[in-house]
Amino acid sequence: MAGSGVDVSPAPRDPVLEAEGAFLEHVGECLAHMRGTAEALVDVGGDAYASERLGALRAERLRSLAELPDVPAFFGRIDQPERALHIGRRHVIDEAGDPQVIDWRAPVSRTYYQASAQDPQGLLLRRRFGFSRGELTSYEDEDLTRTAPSPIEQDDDGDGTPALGSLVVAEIERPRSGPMRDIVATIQPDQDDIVRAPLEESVCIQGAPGTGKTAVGLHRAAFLLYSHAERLRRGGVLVVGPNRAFLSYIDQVLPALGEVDVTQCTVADLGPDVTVRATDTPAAEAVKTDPRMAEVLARALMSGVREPNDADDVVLDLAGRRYRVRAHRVAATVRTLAEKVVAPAAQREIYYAAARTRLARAIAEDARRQGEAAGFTPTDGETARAARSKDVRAVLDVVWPARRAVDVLADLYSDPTSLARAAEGLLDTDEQAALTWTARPRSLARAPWTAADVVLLDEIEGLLERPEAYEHIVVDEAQDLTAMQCRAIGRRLATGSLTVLGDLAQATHPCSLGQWSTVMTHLGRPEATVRPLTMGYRVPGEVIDFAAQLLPSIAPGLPAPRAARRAPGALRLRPAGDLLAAVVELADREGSTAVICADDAVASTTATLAAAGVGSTLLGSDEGAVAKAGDVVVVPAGLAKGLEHDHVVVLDPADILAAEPRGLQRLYVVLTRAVTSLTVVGAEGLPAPLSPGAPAS
Ligand SMILES: Nc1ncnc2c1ncn2[C@@H]1O[C@H](COP(=O)(O)OP(=O)(O)OP(=O)(O)O)[C@@H](O)[C@H]1O
Repeated sequence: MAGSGVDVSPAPRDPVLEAEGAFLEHVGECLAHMRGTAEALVDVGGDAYASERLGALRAERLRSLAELPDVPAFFGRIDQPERALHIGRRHVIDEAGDPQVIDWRAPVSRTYYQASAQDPQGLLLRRRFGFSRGELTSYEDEDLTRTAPSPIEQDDDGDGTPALGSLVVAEIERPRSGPMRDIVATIQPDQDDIVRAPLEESVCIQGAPGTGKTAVGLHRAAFLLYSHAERLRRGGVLVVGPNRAFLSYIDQVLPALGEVDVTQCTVADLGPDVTVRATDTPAAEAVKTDPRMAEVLARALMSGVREPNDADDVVLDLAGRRYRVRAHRVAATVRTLAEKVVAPAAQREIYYAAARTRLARAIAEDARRQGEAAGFTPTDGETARAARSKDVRAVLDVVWPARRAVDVLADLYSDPTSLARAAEGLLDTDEQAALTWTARPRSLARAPWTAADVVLLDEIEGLLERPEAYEHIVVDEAQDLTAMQCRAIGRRLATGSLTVLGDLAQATHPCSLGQWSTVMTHLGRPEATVRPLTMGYRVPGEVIDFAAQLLPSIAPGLPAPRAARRAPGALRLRPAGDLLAAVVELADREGSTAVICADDAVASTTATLAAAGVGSTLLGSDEGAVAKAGDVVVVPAGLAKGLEHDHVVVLDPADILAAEPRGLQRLYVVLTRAVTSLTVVGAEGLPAPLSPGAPAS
């Protein structure tokens, strides 16, 4: 397209392609050399630990690149007046140490993502490369010297959406198979702003479905790990997702970006390892997820602490002599320590378990001072032994007993008097009744713990001992977090920062908080700015416009999402019973197909497909989202969040709607999973905002 500013040139003999292909080969050789150097570095071994570790890290990264043969060494190029730079997933240098490919996260790479004809940022040209199975097959140039917007930047249909380059669209529409992939070659300017926000800034992203929140969160983690390598590798980065299926869907993205040192887990994984054997009633869940529980639990834990009576002096042996530590002095120490243990998390200097040890030391030190006043000199070792003596332990068991989280919570649930004391002024009698167990189980290993209990146990453990902390935490699908889950994440943050991603319109948890300011407050970062992402990349305009008719009912304040592309015919509505016809229609279309149905319709749906000879893979909560090639994936509506498929069949929306209190939100989630086409089977069961005037199949 010479003269228009855009060149899409798949021709095999194109001189530009040939030159770039030769450069790609050269870069491959440089990489091989770098790999050899990194290996040699490890082998030499005589270096300081730091350089050995560096070599090991580098080798690890190169290995991960080598294991991904379809990942090209660069994906773009920027031409400045005096030089051209290729941009890739990581730096590549030649034998002389000169840069050949610049890491996408380096400051100089930023213009690749941000420059436009209106604001070229010193660039003459941006080139994007197209690859097929690792082979360089095309390129697309944007001439940034022209003052008029290039076709790539023009709003070609006048609906406010800038047209994307054809390579960007091709990347977005590339059929999905297997896990989520990175978007490093095509990050858009609004996404890039968030990816590169300073480490110190905790950000909260409110984004419509498919705006790239998950992608942005993961790329931000990779960016921060690059920009603050030492600090973040020491402090750690954690990614929290809603469930295992989601984690397995995203778990290839960071390794593909060369980052293998990131912990990924669900909120449930943060808590202690107890078996969930029961489900809460809605009333119990409402209380257990409420932030007032934090105070109730702190009181429950501290109810075991008591100051000794005046008559209860402590008598102990130290270095062969007997000493008496006055009860009122022990009481004063108990009081001081108790105040410190229940201080707000950010100011907490000491935890319950360590405070018990500190109290023992204080008692022994008191005896030591008495000894010194009398002319004796007990050693440190003798004093420490006295602190661990039977006499002191016996006192501690009365005034500061050792406790386990499970005991504290089980005591609370099975003793209405203790519960009433801990909940006084916080929970009313109905709320207390909702928490109560009818009997204390003989073994706590078999206690009827619920998912909400695990978060409460974690809250207690957070008082008992300092939890492992991270320097940065990325929280995805955060709209569903309860207050107590937010606290569980927040206390693992220490001085670090957060990237919080979500969409209030997709909040399906009945106890979710409904407002980002509340979420951020319970996460411990109330000052975080909320940034919107509104350009939807996943879902075609026809489908997102259809689903967005639900927004006034489910999230009235939110703006309607905009679609980056339209696809006529992407939406089809079919009557009930048309599942097989819908699936057969999609059989020869490229890409993945999913049937999303109500959770309790999974078995019947799988059976219907099997009876018709259609192979299917069931997406379970503990499995990956990867289907066998050619299989239809059957997805319970409850697990659909965050995932996507090329073709989606939503089966019997009325059942999905009726299955839970926030059925409308769930419906919005399932209707926004499609990249290429959405078919609704049982469309007559769609709720009012969606049925009238909806296009029929
Ligand atoms: N800049 C981009 N270039 C190419 N693909 C993109 C871009 N941004 C997003 N995508 C693609 O769009 C899809 C949606 O992205 P992602 O899952 O991150 O969105 P989300 O906002 O988290 O969606 P949801 O709200 O449904 O969880 C993904 O396949 C992602 O790779």
